[in-house]
Amino acid sequence: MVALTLEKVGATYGRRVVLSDVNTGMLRGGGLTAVIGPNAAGKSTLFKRIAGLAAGPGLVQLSDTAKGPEAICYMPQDTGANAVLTVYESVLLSAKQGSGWKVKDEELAEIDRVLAALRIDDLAFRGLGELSGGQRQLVSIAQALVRKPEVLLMDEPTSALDLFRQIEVLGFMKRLSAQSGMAVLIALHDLNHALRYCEDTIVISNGSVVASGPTPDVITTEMLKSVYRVEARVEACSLGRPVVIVDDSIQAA
Ligand SMILES: Nc1ncnc2c1ncn2[C@@H]1O[C@H](COP(=O)(O)OP(=O)(O)OP(=O)(O)O)[C@@H](O)[C@H]1O
Repeated sequence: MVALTLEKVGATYGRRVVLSDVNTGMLRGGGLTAVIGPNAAGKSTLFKRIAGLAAGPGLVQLSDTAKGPEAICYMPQDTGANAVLTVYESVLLSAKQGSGWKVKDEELAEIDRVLAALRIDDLAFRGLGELSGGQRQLVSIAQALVRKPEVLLMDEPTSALDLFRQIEVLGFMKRLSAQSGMAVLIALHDLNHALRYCEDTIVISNGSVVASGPTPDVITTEMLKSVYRVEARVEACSLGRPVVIVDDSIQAA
């Protein structure tokens, strides 16, 4: 099973340092890891740095991979729609990225499977430009999955989805990572999604990792106060699951 380790990883845009000294233990495939933190903390930048799309110091180490650097797939937060392509064409194009143009039957079957699993098979022959924001987000997930990554970096993949779709997609990703051994890192703003679906959580604040480990150990009242500047409680709901209840924001003195 693939494993990802970050050693003293930083990222810069020109001369501006936006991420520094990120170290992780070995992030093993087979589960979901949440990457959380306030706006502009550096979550997307961390993903871009891991995917080789941002410059910076440190080591991004992949082990036990069958594909090498090709194993990593970054699903960006904003996905511009190319109005010329249909959903099916855009997913096919993504599947063929980096390989030849000959299309095998099993590749088409895989596209059908992924579209059906995400319940967007009915959109297959619609133009990307005529989709809603949520539909476009589901297509982006399909484009990432057909590439069969070993490490998938999903940047706020449920931000445009309705409640049903959010839990459906996150539940699907959890099952898929367990079955396939894929390592999935997900940038999330909904901390209850992190608590419910992600075994581990990494907290980024001001370009540094300020906490990491098993999600219930990381998402605490103290962390919510120091990182998010909110008064909040983490309590068991009637089903026994931990949930974040936010009471108020903490105003700067
Ligand atoms: N291309 C860029 N050039 C210069 N600065 C950038 C660039 N992209 C991002 N930044 C800056 O880097 C910092 C981190 O941004 P990043 O997008 O990684 O944050 P984030 O944690 O993903 O935020 P959000 O939750 O708002 O999506 C911010 O201060 C942002 O303004």
